[in-house]
Amino acid sequence: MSEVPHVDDNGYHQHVRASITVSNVTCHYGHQPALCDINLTMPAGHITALTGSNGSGKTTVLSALGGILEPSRGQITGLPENVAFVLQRSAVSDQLPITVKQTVAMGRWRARGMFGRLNHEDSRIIHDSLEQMRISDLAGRRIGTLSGGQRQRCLVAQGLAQRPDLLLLDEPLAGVDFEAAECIARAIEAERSRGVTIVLATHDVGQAEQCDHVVHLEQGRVCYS
Ligand SMILES: Nc1ncnc2c1ncn2[C@@H]1O[C@H](COP(=O)(O)OP(=O)(O)OP(=O)(O)O)[C@@H](O)[C@H]1O
Repeated sequence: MSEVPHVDDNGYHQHVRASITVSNVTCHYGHQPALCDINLTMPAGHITALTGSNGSGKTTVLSALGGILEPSRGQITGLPENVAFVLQRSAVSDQLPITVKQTVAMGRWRARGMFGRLNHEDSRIIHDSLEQMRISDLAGRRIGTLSGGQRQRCLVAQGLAQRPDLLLLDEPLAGVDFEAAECIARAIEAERSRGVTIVLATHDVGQAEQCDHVVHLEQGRVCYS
């Protein structure tokens, strides 16, 4: 499928229509295999849920899609350039000396560079992302002082601020309260309606049922998709 990138007034790339294909991918941590010869297709503009028990390989698939982990075999095609990876909140250290607003502003680094000056559009996108996750009142708080659910919303806001073409989320609803879950689920749905391709890892059956496509992993292999 062809890609015709065009950035609209809200910073979103429009008409990006490449399905992502994972072909015969194997990934290792050291000598230990975590994914064994997996094949997957993630349709463009849809939500794919990765399910499976602890240690089945969901985060590893996201890491490979996000370019954090290089497959030891196989290939991944159709990846867009602008990929946002929303980590599990437990991946963020309590000691991080940055505020919520600074964390969300990091979502603009791809567009402006780490030391680039944020322009008016960046400020608006950061403001909108904070509002969308209903954490504007926490903007000045250090991220390490937030509750788990507040921290999760902050990380999702960072992903939204990146205005990605592919949004990867690692267990975005884990341990969040009903209001935060609603807020995050609405944001994911809004991204999909803008044509963003979404891949999320989840243990939440309700969330998986809402997705367009479910891939179930066990012991580093695809059981069904
Ligand atoms: N950094 C690492 N170093 C070594 N082994 C790892 C590392 N990260 C994950 N693994 C191993 O790789 C396998 C897949 O782990 P992964 O984190 O992808 O599973 P998961 O499905 O996301 O699990 P969970 O539901 O617990 O988040 C597991 O056997 C895990 O122990």
